[in-house]
Amino acid sequence: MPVQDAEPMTDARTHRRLTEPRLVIASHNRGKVAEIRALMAPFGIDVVSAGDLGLPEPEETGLTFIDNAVLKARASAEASGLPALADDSGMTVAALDGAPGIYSARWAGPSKDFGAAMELVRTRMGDNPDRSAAFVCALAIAWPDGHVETFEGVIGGHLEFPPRGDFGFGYDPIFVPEGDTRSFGEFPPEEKHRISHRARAFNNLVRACLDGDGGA
Ligand SMILES: O=P(O)(O)OP(=O)(O)OP(=O)(O)OC[C@H]1O[C@@H](n2cnc3c(O)ncnc32)[C@H](O)[C@@H]1O
Ligand SMILES: [Mg+2]
Repeated sequence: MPVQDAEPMTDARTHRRLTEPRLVIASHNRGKVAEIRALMAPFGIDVVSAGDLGLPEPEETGLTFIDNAVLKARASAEASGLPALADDSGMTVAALDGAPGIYSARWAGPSKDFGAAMELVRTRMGDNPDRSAAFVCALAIAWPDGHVETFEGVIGGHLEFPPRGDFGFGYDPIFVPEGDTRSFGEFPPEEKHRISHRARAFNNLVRACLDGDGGA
């Protein structure tokens, strides 16, 4: 048997399992909370949102999606005494060198005007022929004792204007995922849940922390 290093192993099998019956969704975005509730539904865990519990919304000072997800999950776990799942996500546009990226929510301003944010993306892209974009989702689960697990998911696609569809939220009406001709705004929720960046990140979380195969 090989001698063990002093450092703990960091492969997929070392993830902490989520065994608690109750979980806080550390988000104040109703669209996200609805999607995460639907993704969690099969696991029989009672989920409550940070908004419902009146938990504060921390300032997102991180410089990566993962940093911000960890910061939000930690804030809710500390404030509630329950494990907390945070999502930090956004849209990256190749022609804008990855913007709006971690600033996706902030481009919509304090009134959360995504019509204006999508228009800003359109004008900044101008007639650049590269229309490619991606949605990125970082998920973090933080426990009250400070332990954190993180996962990521990405879906590529391209942007089309004007915005189309009434489903989804945020930038969904301009994002056309790879392999489809509809915008995410035209995807019924259950279809978006099968392929989205959030679904992909969630599948990684499930494999590692929920359904028993240890992330293998
Ligand atoms: O931080 P919380 O409270 O979770 O809510 P938020 O809306 O501020 O969330 P983020 O800081 O993660 O910002 C992500 C923004 O990126 C956009 N976004 C993320 N996922 C999206 C999706 O699935 N469809 C459309 N837009 C999305 C959306 O506009 C979000 O407001
Ligand atoms: Mg935010």
